[in-house]
Amino acid sequence: MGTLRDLQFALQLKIEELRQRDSLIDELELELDTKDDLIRQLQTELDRHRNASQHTGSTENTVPDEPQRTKRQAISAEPTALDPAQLTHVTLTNYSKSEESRELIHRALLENEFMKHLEQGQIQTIVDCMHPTRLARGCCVIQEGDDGSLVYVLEEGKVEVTKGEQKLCTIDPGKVFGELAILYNCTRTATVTALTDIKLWAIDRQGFQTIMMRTGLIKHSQYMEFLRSVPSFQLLPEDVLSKVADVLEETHYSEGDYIIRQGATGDTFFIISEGQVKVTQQKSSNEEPEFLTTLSRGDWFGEQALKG
Ligand SMILES: Nc1ncnc2c1ncn2[C@@H]1O[C@@H]2COP(=O)(O)O[C@H]2[C@H]1O
Repeated sequence: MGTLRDLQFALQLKIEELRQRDSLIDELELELDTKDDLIRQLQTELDRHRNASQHTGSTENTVPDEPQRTKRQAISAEPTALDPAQLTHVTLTNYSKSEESRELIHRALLENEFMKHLEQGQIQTIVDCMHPTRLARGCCVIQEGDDGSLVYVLEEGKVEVTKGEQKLCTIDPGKVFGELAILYNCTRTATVTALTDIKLWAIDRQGFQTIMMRTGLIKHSQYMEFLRSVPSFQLLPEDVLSKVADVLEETHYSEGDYIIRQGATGDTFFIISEGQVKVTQQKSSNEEPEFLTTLSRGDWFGEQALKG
């Protein structure tokens, strides 16, 4: 959820930037319109003088009308990407790949410090959507300071990472690079150059962010739906429910697992989504634990953790 919020924040910044650019373009459009009017007036004046001097009515030397400038199409600054309903309609393209390539990309994502915390489903979708690309030795794959648009996994060859004049490292197959600019919405932090002919897998920013947000937002609406179905939470206002949904994390336990041990410090509040939980209490160390109750879907426990 942290990632989702980061992305939402970054998106808001971009939207604000677009709005500012839009208003600058509007001002410039207005200025251009005024200049267009002036040119049209001068053109008419010129035509009038020509007609007066030639008396023949010939159009030979008539300057054709300037084509009308096409008005800029307004950029929608609506945060549509935050609407789960619309996000589900973004088409993500799958690229076929061998089992070895799938394995390599999968492992590369799991080994990457910034990507390894993604959910299993997100990682699978990224694997599906990565497309192949090849570059020759000496090519600049990424230029420091550029706006980044692709995240790569190296499958064959070797690349070198440099910052300014300084060589940072070389990267071998099975590694992710180019993730920072996309994850943190910043410019490229280093230059990456192909030391040999290379084969890469790549995913673009839009695809990557769609996968991140779609999963997060779908999860969020599923959690909201779940919370609304829990009688104890039904009276909570939407914004409070939404905050609870933000911090919910799904955890799975097998039959017989202990979730909370009596006497342990509690730091987690649980709501049962599926299955049943047995609550027992041991009155003294030489007594058997006493059965208190069985809890099921919608019941909650561990509320002491919320009180700190
Ligand atoms: N110190 C470093 N060591 C290894 N890789 C780096 C280092 N600094 C930057 N990179 C990689 O080089 C990439 C350049 O583009 P990004 O900033 O998008 O992502 C960067 C990382 O993947």
